[in-house]
Amino acid sequence: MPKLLIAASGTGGHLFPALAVAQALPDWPIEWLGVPERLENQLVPQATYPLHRVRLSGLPGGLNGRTLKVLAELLVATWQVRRLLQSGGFDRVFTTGGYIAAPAILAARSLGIPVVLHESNALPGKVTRWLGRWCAVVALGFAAAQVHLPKLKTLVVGTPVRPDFQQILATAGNEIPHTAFVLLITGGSQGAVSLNRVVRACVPAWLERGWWVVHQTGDQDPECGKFSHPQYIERAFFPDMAAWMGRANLVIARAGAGTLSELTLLHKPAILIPYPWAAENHQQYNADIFARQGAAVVMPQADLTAAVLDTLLTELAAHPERLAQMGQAMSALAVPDSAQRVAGVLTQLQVKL
Ligand SMILES: CC(=O)N[C@H]1[C@@H](OP(=O)(O)OP(=O)(O)OC[C@H]2O[C@@H](n3ccc(=O)[nH]c3=O)[C@H](O)[C@@H]2O)O[C@H](CO)[C@@H](O)[C@@H]1O
Repeated sequence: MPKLLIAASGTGGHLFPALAVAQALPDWPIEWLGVPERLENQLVPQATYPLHRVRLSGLPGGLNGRTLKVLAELLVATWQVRRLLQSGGFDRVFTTGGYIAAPAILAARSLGIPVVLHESNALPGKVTRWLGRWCAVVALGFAAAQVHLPKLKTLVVGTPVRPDFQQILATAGNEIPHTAFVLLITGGSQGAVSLNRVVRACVPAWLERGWWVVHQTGDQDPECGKFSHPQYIERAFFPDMAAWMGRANLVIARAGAGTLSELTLLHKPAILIPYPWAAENHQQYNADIFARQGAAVVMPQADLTAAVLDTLLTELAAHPERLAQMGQAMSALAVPDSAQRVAGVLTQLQVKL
């Protein structure tokens, strides 16, 4: 079997698709490349995928002293990854983009090792735009990304999701009555404190109506744990997100590509509030696709007040047929075999570029 190095780091949106691809290649020897102190150190099962770490930070906006420091880090990291690829005898590299992709692509390129890069966002990130030309294949989550990458060899494959979203086996919220209306709020792997604040102002009214509220807050929210109610389930992070999303009637979310793909697989109607400070506002581009298909209502963070959110929710909850239509539109966007498609691309690669 070919030996694979996966370079994926930082957020659930980068790590879970990569883990899904790794799981779709059960017989391959696979090792992982990340950085110290980011989410991969908790999420990657290191007994299965040994984790190598390089020190690396994201490129700052302008040209300044920090840019030079980051470029120096990149040079060192590229040299370290090159040595790792050589000494480990790796045959392929897979990356989900972000800054860890840069040394992985540069090092692999210098050794003639083919790289598959997966870009999950509708507006491709900088590394994809700058270094995608040195990858054997740039696999895309959304066809809309192709216009931004006119000269690259691209293939639309959807975004891989964990197997538990394909077949929900775990149960969650057994205490919730079957007929109850369940609202899930998720801010992505890191949570969304500003979204949480607005949601919290609405929660008492929602509970009063008999709704159940499942709220993922992230671990940066000082208010987490201060309010309790039998119908309010609050956690910093839900490892069993598939089971909770599966139980939801409506989801309020940011517009990270990972969450969006999961919503399509579970055909859940959603209100999307794109994270306005995401790099180059890329979440807005993701969200627009879902709004155009009628799968989600998109609300800018700037317009988000408790009153506006409550009015929208009351309106949607009163029209189950509209929610059902949105759910159908969601499922029309699903690519259930995305991980298998990426695994297929990796399997069929020619080793020499
Ligand atoms: C702030 C930011 O820039 N976020 C980016 C980040 O993803 P970020 O991790 O913020 O968000 P995503 O929605 O893409 O992914 C979140 C992932 O974490 C999982 N999850 C989340 C909460 C929880 O309690 N349990 C759980 O399992 C979700 O099920 C999902 O698989 O990378 C994505 C892919 O490039 C981008 O589209 C996002 O815009």
